Amino acid sequence: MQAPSSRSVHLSEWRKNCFAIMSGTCTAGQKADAYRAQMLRIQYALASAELSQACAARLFRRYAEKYSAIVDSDNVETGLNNYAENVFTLARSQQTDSDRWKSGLSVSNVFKMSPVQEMLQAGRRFRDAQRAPASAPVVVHAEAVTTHPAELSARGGSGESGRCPPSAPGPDRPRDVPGSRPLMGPQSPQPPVVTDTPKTYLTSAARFGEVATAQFRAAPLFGNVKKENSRSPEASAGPSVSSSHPRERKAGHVSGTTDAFSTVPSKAFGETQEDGQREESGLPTFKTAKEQFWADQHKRCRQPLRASGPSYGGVKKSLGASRSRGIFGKFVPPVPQHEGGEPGGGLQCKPDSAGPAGPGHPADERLKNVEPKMIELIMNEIVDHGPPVTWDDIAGVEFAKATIKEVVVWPMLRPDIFTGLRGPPKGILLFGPPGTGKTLIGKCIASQSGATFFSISASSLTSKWVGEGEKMVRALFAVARSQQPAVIFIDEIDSLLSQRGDGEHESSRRMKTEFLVQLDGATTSPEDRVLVVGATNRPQEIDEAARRRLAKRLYIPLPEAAARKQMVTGLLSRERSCLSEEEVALVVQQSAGFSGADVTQLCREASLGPIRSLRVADITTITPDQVPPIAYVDFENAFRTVRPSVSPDDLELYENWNRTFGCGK
Ligand SMILES: Nc1ncnc2c1ncn2[C@@H]1O[C@H](COP(=O)(O)OP(=O)(O)OP(=O)(O)O)[C@@H](O)[C@H]1O
Ligand SMILES: [Mg+2]
Repeated sequence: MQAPSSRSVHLSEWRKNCFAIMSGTCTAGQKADAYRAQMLRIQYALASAELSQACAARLFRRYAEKYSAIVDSDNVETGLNNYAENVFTLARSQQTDSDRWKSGLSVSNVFKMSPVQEMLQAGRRFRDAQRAPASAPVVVHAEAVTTHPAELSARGGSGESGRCPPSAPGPDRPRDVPGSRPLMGPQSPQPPVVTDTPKTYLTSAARFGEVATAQFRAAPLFGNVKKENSRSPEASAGPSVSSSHPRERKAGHVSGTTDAFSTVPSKAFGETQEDGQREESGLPTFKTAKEQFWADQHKRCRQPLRASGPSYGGVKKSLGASRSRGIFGKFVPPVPQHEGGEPGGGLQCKPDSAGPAGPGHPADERLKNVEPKMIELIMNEIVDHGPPVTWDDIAGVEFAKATIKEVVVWPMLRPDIFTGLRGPPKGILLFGPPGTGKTLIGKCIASQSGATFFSISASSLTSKWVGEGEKMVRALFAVARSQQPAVIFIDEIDSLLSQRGDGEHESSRRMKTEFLVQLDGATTSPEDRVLVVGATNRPQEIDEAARRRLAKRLYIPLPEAAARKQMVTGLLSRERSCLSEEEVALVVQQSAGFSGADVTQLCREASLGPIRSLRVADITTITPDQVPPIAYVDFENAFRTVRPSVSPDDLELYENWNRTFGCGK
């Protein structure tokens, strides 16, 4: 029965204080005093487990809501010691009597109060328990514990502590202390009044903050401090941090109140300097997302989106086409084809995309309805270039190569000639059996056309951004138009533009439709130089509407004898081999029906023959020169394990489709 009675005493006190605060006859100062006292009581009750956390949080919230107009902060640090001034500033417009008020609370008498003493001890215990595993904060801790509150006001305003104003509230208190940081504004908490003691105090406040709900931030600085500090170089060099060990530094941040406070205004100040407009007016100016985007764009056009360095040779993300399929997996990113351009050209605003309105501007115009997030994704993840692949690297497929040069490369290089009827098609489809070089052709276009090359895999468009695919497609084309001349290469395009059926997902259907709209050029101008190149080994699955839009459908067949010979000799030229002309001809003859990939695999297998003929002991010791050359016998052995990957039946299907829809001879 003891507990309820003690509790009821507290409750009656709270009620009384609540009444005092609400009383219309109280001055603002009295109200604030009562409020502070009440806060302390609640904290004390919480620390001694007389109040539940939920109940305390509720009370805090209630008080904060009710008296926020006269009390600037509920934080023990800032509130207890300097509320008078901030309350005045805050309440000046609302409380006419507040100017005459002088608080009865001061640092010395507050610290002498027994609830505060108890709180300090509780906080110390809590902090010690928290810090037990870390050795770092020892220095900070010691300082905090040995500092007596009475010393603090005496120290305020000089030396290290001089950053903070003296702690005694009241009219005598100087508003600005030499060496202190600029204030953030009337509504912002001032820099800490006490430099050292709050280290202890903050800990108790932290506990306090933990129990408070998200709405009521009893110790907001505790959470913010860490964040701010981690960004502030000054913080890490602050006096409270006595070690460079990361762990120690972290601990120092948490408990180092001096740093913590000093960084808050410093950050705010930094932001002010960053933003020209804010700097001018001194007031925060509101920017819409669109305005922000334009500003960002403007900045980017003046300086490369990223430093060109990292994009050259850096690990670049891609939508999946590049990595999983290995198209550009080993790519050293672009050495751009534009003369005078900077490496990584695709990422910068190109001069030729600028148009009449000046560098970068039309590019922005085209992107105005596109979410910046999407643009960022596309710019960062899709734009890609490959290592140089020349037309000579592609064996055979002469007709396809000539056609591509005609409709892709030359129009990109000489747009003035390829206009009107000679204008290039908007879409090309490369189709044929697997491993015949369709992707290789894509890489070659990337290298040779001088266009910004967007390589995406349809499957990643459909899977990665479920529901966002439609927007992504729109953004992709918008960005491509802003970076033109541009080639959008979509490998495995069948998975993006397959026949639309009843069972398909709504989002995928919408994406397909959007793609068709974009491909149709409804939203493009005739001058736009954006070409879509699709590659597939399942052409029969492509939607008829898409088929029509991919006007040039080029069959990439299995390599003929001459092409296979070119591949074999090309691959063998990089190794030591001793095949005669006749033996090479035999290999070519026996590899009829092989795709380019199969031929490559055959040569790889054969090249292992000489190694296999060695004894294991020799392999560990011989030099590369001592490896025996590849001989015909190695090919004979390789033919036993490497078979053509395309069946005659499959081939028949491709031939038929080519006869029906292909644009070849
Ligand atoms: N015409 C070719 N000339 C030279 N090498 C070729 C040729 N065709 C294929 N290759 C070799 O085969 C490998 C695979 O080719 P690629 O990835 O371009 O085939 P693909 O037609 O895209 O196949 P899939 O339809 O399965 O995607 C290439 O990296 C290359 O080594
Ligand atoms: Mg491919």
